[in-house]
Amino acid sequence: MPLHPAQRLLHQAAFLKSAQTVEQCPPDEGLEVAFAGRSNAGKSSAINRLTGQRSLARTSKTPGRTQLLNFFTLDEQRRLVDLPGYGYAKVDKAVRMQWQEHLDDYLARRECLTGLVLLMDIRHPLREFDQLMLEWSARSGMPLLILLTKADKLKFGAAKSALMQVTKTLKDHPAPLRVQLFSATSGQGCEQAWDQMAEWLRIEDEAPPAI
Ligand SMILES: Nc1nc2c(ncn2[C@@H]2O[C@H](COP(=O)(O)OP(=O)(O)OP(=O)(O)O)[C@@H](O)[C@H]2O)c(=O)[nH]1
Ligand SMILES: [Mg+2]
Repeated sequence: MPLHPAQRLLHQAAFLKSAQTVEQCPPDEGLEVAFAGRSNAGKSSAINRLTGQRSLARTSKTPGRTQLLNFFTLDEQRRLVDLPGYGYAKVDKAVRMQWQEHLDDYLARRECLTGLVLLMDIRHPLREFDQLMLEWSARSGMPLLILLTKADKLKFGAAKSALMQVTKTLKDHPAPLRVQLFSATSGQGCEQAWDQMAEWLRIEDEAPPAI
């Protein structure tokens, strides 16, 4: 089967830099898609799966590992960003507040951000952090792709019902929004995620070869 055009681009992902503050981010140009979610939601695992690179974004069994904004280049004009996952109780409150400030700053100011992937553990969806991101998306009109991660941890019926529940709760969200099941382990939901990235990163589908 041919590679999805977004999959092909994402395969080229390479670590660019980590930034602690907006000032340290790469120039605000081109197109950027960010991955956000509570600590341990599976952001780094999703990035690794979607880019087909096992250890591009660091994954950890210890929540709170990603503490910086991590930028990955796809090509000269396109990037992915792994955002700090807050909600990690063991981190000092002052440090947590600081991350939050930097994240808020990034979200408020980043012009090249075209879409946000919000990851939630399917077993614990719509927590406080997620509500904040939803409110921000509602205010700013930022399109969202919600991935209900670790879907492999639930039986098919339970996963489906979680998907329906979240979809129903968010049916009146004022910005563009999609909700999908996702598993970094099985690859479930990758095709749909690539479809969304192709749109946000304006990846033109190549014309099929003439017969
Ligand atoms: N079964 C299963 N486990 C997963 C999946 N995605 C992530 N995990 C596990 O969940 C834990 C956290 O995953 P990460 O990808 O590091 O989560 P994160 O959101 O990047 O975490 P922080 O960087 O701490 O914010 C790791 O032990 C992963 O192996 C999945 O789809 N299925
Ligand atoms: Mg991470």
